[in-house]
Amino acid sequence: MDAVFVLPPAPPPSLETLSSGLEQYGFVVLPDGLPRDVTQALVDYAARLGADGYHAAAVGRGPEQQRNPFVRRNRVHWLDERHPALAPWRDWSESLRVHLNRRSFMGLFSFESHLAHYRPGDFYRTHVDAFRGEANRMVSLVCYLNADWKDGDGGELILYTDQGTITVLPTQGTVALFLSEEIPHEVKPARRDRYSVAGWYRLNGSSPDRVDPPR
Ligand SMILES: O=C(O)CCC(=O)C(=O)O
Ligand SMILES: [Fe+2]
Repeated sequence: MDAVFVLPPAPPPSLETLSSGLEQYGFVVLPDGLPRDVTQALVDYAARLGADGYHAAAVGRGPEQQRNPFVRRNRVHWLDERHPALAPWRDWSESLRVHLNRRSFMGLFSFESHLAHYRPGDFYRTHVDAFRGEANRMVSLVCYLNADWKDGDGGELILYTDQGTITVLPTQGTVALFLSEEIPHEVKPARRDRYSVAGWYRLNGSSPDRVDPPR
């Protein structure tokens, strides 16, 4: 019998757009980038969680981690990907990880994410998500859950890129993907409740005497 070569199924176009944008520019913003069922699963999860399910977000990592209300005033809820209601989010973020590794040889190893709630007045000043040389967070992924976000509602994500300043409205279904070490960004003060999910793909930083924790 002749050999049969089976091509893998074509990836969804949105994953292709995300990986090629990231590779070309170091960032990409895609309205309706998040599949509907994934958005719905996250919206439902956030609705069940309620306002008390969040805690004040910290700035930095490890021992120097601190709360600084002048830098950041949002509240977060870390997502446990084993939660059955989060299966669509886990599967989609995993398919993006696999796709980025396949297309761009990024060697992304793990993923961590949190739901964030910005109340009216909350913001996050300009920062980068990772520091060069620490080889931890490589790629940042932010997805938005807010129906009918209007121009005057504030809460824009601003990306400071080589291509210029990019303003992103936190509209339901929009996805922003960018290199964690390269792209400074900020969240302008929100004027209404604003919900997002932020996640980070990481390299494996484990060594024989230190197992890299997932967070
Ligand atoms: O919610 C956003 O638009 C971005 C949040 C962010 O920059 C972060 O959590 O590091
Ligand atoms: Fe950030």
